[in-house]
Amino acid sequence: MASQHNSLAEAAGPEVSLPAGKGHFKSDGLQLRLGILLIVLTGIGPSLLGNSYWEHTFQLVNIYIAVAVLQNFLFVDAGQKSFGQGAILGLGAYGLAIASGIHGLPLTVGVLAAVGAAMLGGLLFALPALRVQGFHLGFATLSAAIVFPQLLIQFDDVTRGINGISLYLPALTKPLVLGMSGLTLLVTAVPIAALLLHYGIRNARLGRRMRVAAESAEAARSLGVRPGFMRALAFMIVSAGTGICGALYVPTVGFISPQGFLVELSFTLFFVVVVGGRGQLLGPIIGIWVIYIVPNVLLVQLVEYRLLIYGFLTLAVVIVFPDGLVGTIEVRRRKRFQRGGGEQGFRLAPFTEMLEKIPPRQVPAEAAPILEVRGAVKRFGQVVALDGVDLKVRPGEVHGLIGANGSGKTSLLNVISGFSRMDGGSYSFRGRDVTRLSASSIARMGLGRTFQTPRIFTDLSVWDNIQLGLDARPTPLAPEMAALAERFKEAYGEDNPGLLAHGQRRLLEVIRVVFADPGLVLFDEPAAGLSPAERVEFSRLLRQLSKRLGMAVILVEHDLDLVWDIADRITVLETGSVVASGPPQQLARDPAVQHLFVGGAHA
Ligand SMILES: Nc1ncnc2c1ncn2[C@@H]1O[C@H](COP(=O)(O)OP(=O)(O)OP(=O)(O)O)[C@@H](O)[C@H]1O
Repeated sequence: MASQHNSLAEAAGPEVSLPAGKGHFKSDGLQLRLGILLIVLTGIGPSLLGNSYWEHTFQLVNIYIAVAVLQNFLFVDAGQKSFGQGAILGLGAYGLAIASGIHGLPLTVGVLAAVGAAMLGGLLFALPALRVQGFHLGFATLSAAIVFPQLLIQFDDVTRGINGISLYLPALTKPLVLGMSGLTLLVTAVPIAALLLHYGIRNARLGRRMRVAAESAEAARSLGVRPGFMRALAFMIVSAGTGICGALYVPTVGFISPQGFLVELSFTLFFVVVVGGRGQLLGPIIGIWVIYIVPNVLLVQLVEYRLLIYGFLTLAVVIVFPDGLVGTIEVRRRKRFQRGGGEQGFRLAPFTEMLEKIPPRQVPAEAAPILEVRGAVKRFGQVVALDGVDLKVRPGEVHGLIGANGSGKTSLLNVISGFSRMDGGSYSFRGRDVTRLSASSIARMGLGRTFQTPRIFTDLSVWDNIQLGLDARPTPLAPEMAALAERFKEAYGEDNPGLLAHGQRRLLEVIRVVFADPGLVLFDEPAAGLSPAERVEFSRLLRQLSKRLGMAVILVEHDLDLVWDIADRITVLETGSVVASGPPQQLARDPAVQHLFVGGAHA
């Protein structure tokens, strides 16, 4: 076995042709370093200079930076447009102030109360986010931010209303070293931790899967991701972090009241992210400098005009720099240094060259079907898209699904992958009835699919797009595949998928689903838009998937020559019913389907 693996690892060796060289697709690492530098500057700079006025002011600024960094993550990486983060900060602050300031509980309990209260608020935001998105979610969270200070006043027996709550912690504010207090160190460490959290999640499996859920719920579900769970998780992570910021806010200001958490704060935090550059790690920090530090701190005489300044700056940035300040620089940088596409674009050859050397995985001739569809019915109003369809697919079989436009092919793929529910009938996958299972659960059982329009994520590198498949795998890669994956990472880790031609995008999506190691793959018109050379490579891959990797494939394709060449069996649909099913040679003699092949080489 070991020697087989060695020879296979060599298969991914020098003769496999991959583009060389590094591009500069991502600048997260640089932005992270610059961000930390700026946070340290505002965090400990004033203490080192011994200026207590600046010290106090910038401590607050750093707390806002941490909240804005978390909001940026929520906004872009998780796709949740919350306008109510000021209220979550307030819940954290009040959690600590009520627990420790009013009831005299130990600080650890106070911090736990802060995090708990903020997470409770986050949960309330996540609930509408499970049902609504975009404008509606923004409206729900904005309403919460408007109502929050009113509630604080209303429940004054708990919150002390407009009288506010005081909590001074002298042990935290007394200088420890070089004029820096424990609070100074905390307000420096917390935004750095928030930034590292953003960077860490973004570059991990969780972040990639959140990003996909944010950009395409369908693609996410096809990779086994539950978009609702991802949204709720993002809200919980961000709320917990914002709760810690709220706890830190209390000793920083020493006194809190509803006045500190007006809707204006939530707006400012939102503006900060937009002006700095949505999704850029450094964005919220630059945003705070432009929107908050300059008008509020450095030009104090402008304070009474601050809402006007926020509004004006946001408008100006949205018009002149729609990607925000850091975002605009990033877009230019990317354009200048980007690579990929064209001749260097994504090709299947390295993959097929490697698979060629893998000994075929034997599938017993009598293996039970991996998929069995029984009497599938699907209606759209008066239209019957599927009218009692039966289908059996065995492991290692390429099953062609053909039929005229509107005959029900895509509808069948959609019900099999759990994207739409059958109105009648049932089906089992890997021997289990999955008729009522969600798309993401079915995907996790090993069913993969591609889409008519490839779902490629242009904010992720070409390699990261492939890695989404690896992220979805239940088992580790075989050594030879791992060796190839490493080479792909080297070759495409910094390539811009936005430069890929349509056919290359399609192939990229195909390789992504193959790396997820499904037992059954549904390909929806995979050859559309491929060049003749790409088509040849693709047919070779299809053969290898079934004969070498033992995957079952359902191939919906208008290119009948391709289906004829590759398929072990073909099912023909006509207005939602199966009119013929069998090996291609048998079908070509079937009078019911001969008209499909008329004029072709197979008649
Ligand atoms: N979401 C929908 N709402 C209403 N009708 C639909 C919907 N999806 C499909 N249909 C109808 O169901 C029938 C089958 O469509 P389907 O897309 O499954 O066919 P197809 O064989 O995949 O066609 P094509 O080759 O054009 O992709 C068609 O009459 C179509 O108009």
